[in-house]
Amino acid sequence: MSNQATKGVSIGAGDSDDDEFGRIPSAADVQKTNTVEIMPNQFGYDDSDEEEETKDMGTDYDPPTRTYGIEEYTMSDATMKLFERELGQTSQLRQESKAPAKMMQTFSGQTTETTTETLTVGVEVQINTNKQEKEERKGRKHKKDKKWHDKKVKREDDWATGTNRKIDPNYILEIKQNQEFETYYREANILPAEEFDKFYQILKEPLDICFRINSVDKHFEKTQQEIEDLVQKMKGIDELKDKYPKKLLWYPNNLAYTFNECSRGEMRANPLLKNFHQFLILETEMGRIFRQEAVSMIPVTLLNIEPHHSVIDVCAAPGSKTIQILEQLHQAHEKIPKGFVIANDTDQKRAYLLTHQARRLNSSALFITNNDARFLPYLKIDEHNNNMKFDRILCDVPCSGDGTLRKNLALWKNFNSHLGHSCHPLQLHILERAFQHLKKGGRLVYSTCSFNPIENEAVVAAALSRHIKQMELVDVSKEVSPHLKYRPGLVNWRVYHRGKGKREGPAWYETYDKVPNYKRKVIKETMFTDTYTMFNNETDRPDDMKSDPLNLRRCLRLFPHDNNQGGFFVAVFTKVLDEHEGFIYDDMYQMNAWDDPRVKQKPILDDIREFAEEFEKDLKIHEEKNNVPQELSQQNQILSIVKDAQDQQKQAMKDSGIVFGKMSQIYDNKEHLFPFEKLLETKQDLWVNLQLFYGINAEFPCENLYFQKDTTNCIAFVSEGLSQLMKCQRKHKLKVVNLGVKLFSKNRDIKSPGKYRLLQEGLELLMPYMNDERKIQVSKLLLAQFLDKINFTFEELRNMGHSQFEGKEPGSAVITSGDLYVTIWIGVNNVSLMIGKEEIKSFKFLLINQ
Ligand SMILES: C[S@@+](CC[C@H](N)C(=O)[O-])C[C@H]1O[C@@H](n2cnc3c(N)ncnc32)[C@H](O)[C@@H]1O
Repeated sequence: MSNQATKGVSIGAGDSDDDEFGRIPSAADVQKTNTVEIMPNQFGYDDSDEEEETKDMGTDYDPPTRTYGIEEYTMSDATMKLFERELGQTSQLRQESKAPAKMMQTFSGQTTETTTETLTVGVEVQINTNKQEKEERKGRKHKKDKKWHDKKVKREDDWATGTNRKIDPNYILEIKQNQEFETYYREANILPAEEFDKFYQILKEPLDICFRINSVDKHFEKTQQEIEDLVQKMKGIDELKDKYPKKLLWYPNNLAYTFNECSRGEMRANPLLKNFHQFLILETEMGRIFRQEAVSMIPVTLLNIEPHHSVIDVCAAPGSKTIQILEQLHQAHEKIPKGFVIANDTDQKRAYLLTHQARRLNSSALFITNNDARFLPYLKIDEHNNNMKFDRILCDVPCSGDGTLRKNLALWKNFNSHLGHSCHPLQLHILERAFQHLKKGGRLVYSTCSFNPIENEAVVAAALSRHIKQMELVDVSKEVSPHLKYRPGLVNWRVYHRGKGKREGPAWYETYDKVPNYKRKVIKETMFTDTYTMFNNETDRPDDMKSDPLNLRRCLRLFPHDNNQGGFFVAVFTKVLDEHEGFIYDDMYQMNAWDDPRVKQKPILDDIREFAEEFEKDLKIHEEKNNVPQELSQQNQILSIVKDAQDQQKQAMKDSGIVFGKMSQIYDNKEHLFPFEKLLETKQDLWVNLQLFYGINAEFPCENLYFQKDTTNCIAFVSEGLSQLMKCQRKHKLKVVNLGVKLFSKNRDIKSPGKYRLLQEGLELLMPYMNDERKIQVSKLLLAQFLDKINFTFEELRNMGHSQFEGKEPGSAVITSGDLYVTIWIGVNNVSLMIGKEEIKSFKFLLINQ
């Protein structure tokens, strides 16, 4: 039988028409089921449903994937193990068992690595494109060189990711040189001169693997025990020396580990190491552990999130920190927390990748959006148009990423001292916009994986100096564990220009007025310390504040040689005054966001206009409150700048002949609409039918169910806090990627009421409210058999002594054994599992370890 048939039958997700959430087997498929052969070397199952479901609301999902050629235990082995241990029926089953098989497994993941790699590539592309254009103009493009270069970088990347083991490590050490990096950071005085060599040296050493146990997973204590058992075994082996996972002592509740991995050769030679590596891969796939660089775990730990908080992660993809935030929201192990997190990213593909990652948590408190964080629209909290303010905000902004050099070989080649300069305006703009969204008394964490003061303290200082009465840096020294070494933020820095060709060498600038005009495209005023030194003039400041008027020393600098980790920068802010209570900006809003040609696109200018209108509204209230005389009023200044920019843009449009759609048209586009409606408001009948069909009792909080307006393809459940936000949804101009946990998905071929099938990810929420109508108790053995074979005819089941599936209305149902439950499809004369390959593997594992 072809794979095609297997695909149609097993879960039927492949050819989805316009159903974005996958489809269930049609009647024709179900007929085919009887003749399906399960291939001995597969799970008899095509995981296209995985892809199908990650498409979510609208666009195709295309996450980067990696292939690991690892040897896997086979279904038959696993089932066998279970039988051996639990049932003692080995001899008979051995005869029946299929030949053990090998499989290739593909998974996308390794969150932190993806973050920085992709990010760097992004920056690289930008820089290279410019450079390339110039070269083309000058007729100096060396195609051959480029080919050679690309090949070399690929080889190096392969080496770094372990794909190519042939490259000599000495050659890699040669590559790990960057004169500009060395010069820039030596002279930037980011740390005492005598420490520089140690700092530079450790950057050339590979980074330890770090991972975190998913504290939301109900089996997390078991996972922790498994790791501890493995560690004990590894400790007892002399050859391993210190190569075993060690607890990250500063991470709360002992849930994070660091592991000094060795070369693949060494790993092969030692089965325990190899086993552990495979254990890591498997556990990551199952969502029980998350791999994340240690320093990247710090920002969320300093957000102090509580389950009732409203949180926004403005630059969230690929989502390692969003997942940490969700863990904090679920810390009380409530399935439905009061609070929620909006995970936003401007890159649509990455936002979909985030959806994929976060599926491991199945949280009703997650809302994924795809907006530019610089112009994040205000969300309305009530019908009086009051703006929603967040308890917690994370700004893990795009950056040059030089703190990740230990795991990012390509950056050794691509680093240049102007990467940070190009990130600074974007970072500042994102941070300032985030300030506007923070609740009074709330907390905001700004972070980068860069050492560069231009991306760190300079951004913090510029943003703070414009919100001096409103925002403060928090002293978190007492909140950070003594096991984590960090350095205080810098108070002084200079701004570098690497020069221009042979004519002009590099130069450092201490004040903006010394920067020649032609360099001001790269060097901005906000990068200098003198943007804030005016506060030194305030006589009532204590002496120690005079040298550090903005408390920049309260920032945290993480250096790789301090903790044997990567580099990071973290600043924690709180809002002490609301916009209405104090100055919004001490100075006129200087940042010329619209300097950036990309910003000159019409849709973005429209967004800015909306932002400016909101800003002017706040300013008006402030000026009225403070009796600011009309001649000193700053109202309309921004709006008039935006209007000018819009006029210029119109002219540019006319000149170029490019026509942009109107914003209203853009929002009319399905993808940009805020697309959800409350189920009970318009589709009460549907809910009543679902309740009857699935035996869901009246206790279920059905007022938190939402569906996608245009298609009704999918019904999602959201937490209380998100539901509150949905009430005012018509006022929101958010581009939505995903919302809450999906409980039901529509199948058009099947007649109501079984038209909506249950989705595995929503089961945990729904199960406590379902009676036994569509919830079928099975033995461990039968569940294991289902996991092995996926599909049984009624006749086969009858011969095995199970007739409980017969006589039921065809449609979706659940089989449950102990605390495990799996979605199935009851056909006319057969029953099939409705879960993906990865989930099957995960259930098999859980079953064995139950
Ligand atoms: C450092 S990464 C974030 C990593 C993420 N916080 C995590 O822990 O997985 C920065 C992200 O910012 C996004 N980004 C860049 N410019 C943005 C903007 N203007 N608005 C929102 N997101 C932006 C990038 O697409 C990238 O995913």
